[in-house]
Amino acid sequence: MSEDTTVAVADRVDEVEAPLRRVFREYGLPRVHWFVVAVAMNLVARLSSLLPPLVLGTAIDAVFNGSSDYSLPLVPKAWLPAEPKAQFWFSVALIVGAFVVTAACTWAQGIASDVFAHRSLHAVRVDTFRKMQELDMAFFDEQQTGEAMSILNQDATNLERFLDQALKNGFRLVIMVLAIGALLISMNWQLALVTLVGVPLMALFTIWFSRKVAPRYDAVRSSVGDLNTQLENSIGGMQLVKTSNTEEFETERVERASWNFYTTNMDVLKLAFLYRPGMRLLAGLSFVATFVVGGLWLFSGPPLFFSGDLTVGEFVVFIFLTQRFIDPLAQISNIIDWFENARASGKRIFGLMDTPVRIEDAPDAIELDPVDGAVEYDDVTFGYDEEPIIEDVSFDAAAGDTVAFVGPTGAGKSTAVKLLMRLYDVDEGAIRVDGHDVRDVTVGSLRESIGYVSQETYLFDGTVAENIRYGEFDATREEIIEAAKAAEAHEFIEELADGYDTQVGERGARLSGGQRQRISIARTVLQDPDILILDEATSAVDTETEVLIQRSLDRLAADRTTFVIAHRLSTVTDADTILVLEEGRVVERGTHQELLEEDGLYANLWAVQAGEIDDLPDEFVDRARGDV
Ligand SMILES: Nc1ncnc2c1ncn2[C@@H]1O[C@H](COP(=O)(O)OP(=O)(O)OP(=O)(O)O)[C@@H](O)[C@H]1O
Repeated sequence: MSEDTTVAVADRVDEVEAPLRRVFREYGLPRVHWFVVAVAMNLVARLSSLLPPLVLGTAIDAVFNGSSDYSLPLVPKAWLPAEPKAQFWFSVALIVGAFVVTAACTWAQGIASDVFAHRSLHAVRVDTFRKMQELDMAFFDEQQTGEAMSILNQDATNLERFLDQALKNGFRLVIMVLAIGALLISMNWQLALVTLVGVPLMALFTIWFSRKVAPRYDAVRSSVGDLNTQLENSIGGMQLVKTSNTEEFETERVERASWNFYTTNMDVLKLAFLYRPGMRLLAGLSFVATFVVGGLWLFSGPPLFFSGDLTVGEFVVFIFLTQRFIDPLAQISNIIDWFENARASGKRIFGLMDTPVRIEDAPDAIELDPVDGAVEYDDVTFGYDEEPIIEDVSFDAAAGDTVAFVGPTGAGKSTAVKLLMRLYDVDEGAIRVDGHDVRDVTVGSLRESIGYVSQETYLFDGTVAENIRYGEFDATREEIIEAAKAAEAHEFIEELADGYDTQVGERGARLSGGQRQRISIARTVLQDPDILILDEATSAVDTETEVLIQRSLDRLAADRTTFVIAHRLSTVTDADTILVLEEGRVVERGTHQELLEEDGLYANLWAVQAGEIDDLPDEFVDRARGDV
């Protein structure tokens, strides 16, 4: 494979810059109206929540103590009542009104910020999945399924929580700190300084914490991926686990991954345990300092270097507002927590999104339609990594021909046909269909013209009919039945409990290997491809089923270019050309008869299958040992 091989997400993560800004820019901006509503509602809710203590302070001084005028900031005096009793009721009305406005706006901002966060993340999740599907097979060879799932699940959820909570609490924090700070300063700037002295300390403490915690969050995210991978592996291989009696071994492996998750988490929590109470302590100290200085001021005039007056009402407002001020400040710790966690998750999501797609349509790619099915391999060389797996393979298959690949295990037979489908791109040489290099046609039209029946049949959880129709979603029930008949599958399907509507279970677990195989052949019949690839399609079935499958495959292959990969040579004796591969090279080619006459590797393989083991040359037996 060429130099820019796809790398796992983990390797890309460190190259992602400012992931949260990117989430906002790419996914938040299109729904920014919800964001604006949320911020505006938050602003009104928070400001109106400041009104009750302010009114209370004014009422204490003006209505009860009579020590000052009844006045409120920003409200013209002429609008306020002059008589104490009216002032009292006016205060009550203002306080009730403020509570109602706060409640209504908090409700509205909650909805707006939830919609903003969840819609943005819905788009992130779908885009991540779409991108994941565009990535070439090399990505999935390297990536663990559990890791990919954890990106789509947990990492997206982390971002969601951050967008939602940060919006609700972050803005609340900013608004409260700015508004209360301004109010306190306007009431008594000297006492306000006492209250605010903790703020720079808290800011420094927060900077220290976020620098320390960021790498630890990266470790947590990656350990979540490892844990998921382990779980996916252990649960996916449940049958092997049970038959190998390795439940304890698997539990220990999960335990190790879970313990690693625990320890990385604890590394974060150890810091958080220090940081959160530390912030509360600093906030508490601000409160105590305000209370002590304000209290002394009321008892015996301005203490130390302070000067001027402080009324009881002002003192009450200070105490109330300081309390309000401190709470959101102490909340910074949570926001930082969400922020760091979301940043680590954002890096993983964009790490995946930034993975280059190497197998995609060329800018001037053409549609391959209609297809005759002439296929040409022209000096093809390919390797999954540095080492070539296919070397200088050349052959021509005329439209309608059947070409068989045979050879020892690991010779590169499956790899050769995967290149035709462009699951990987050749490193050197070219593969042409009807004279077009497969890299010059759209991937969609290429794959649409090729039907692939592989040795590993995969069925989706759903009904038999849904599985046959997969990829040809417009097919009618009649067409599905016709396809099943051609695949020799109709009779056993009819005998299933619900016929074509029988649920096959996850990966088709409720069906036998031969039944799964025939359903996947029916799927290919329905697809009606111009080129057919049968990759050991009759493996893992009994002889009787093999005959059925072989009959259906022969019918399917009759009038289209077909590539057959087979270990059982009896299935390819009629092929127009048999290519014998060994270590990635074509070592022999010809018809069955020609190859037997050549008396080389093919003839020896044939002899093995015919049971003539004693007549084999020693050289062949030695080579077979090497392969095994
Ligand atoms: N995705 C992959 N990544 C890296 N190496 C791979 C990958 N798939 C196959 N290989 C390697 O490429 C070589 C050829 O594999 P391939 O599956 O093409 O052989 P094959 O001839 O079809 O074998 P078999 O008959 O056993 O199915 C093997 O050595 C295998 O280990």
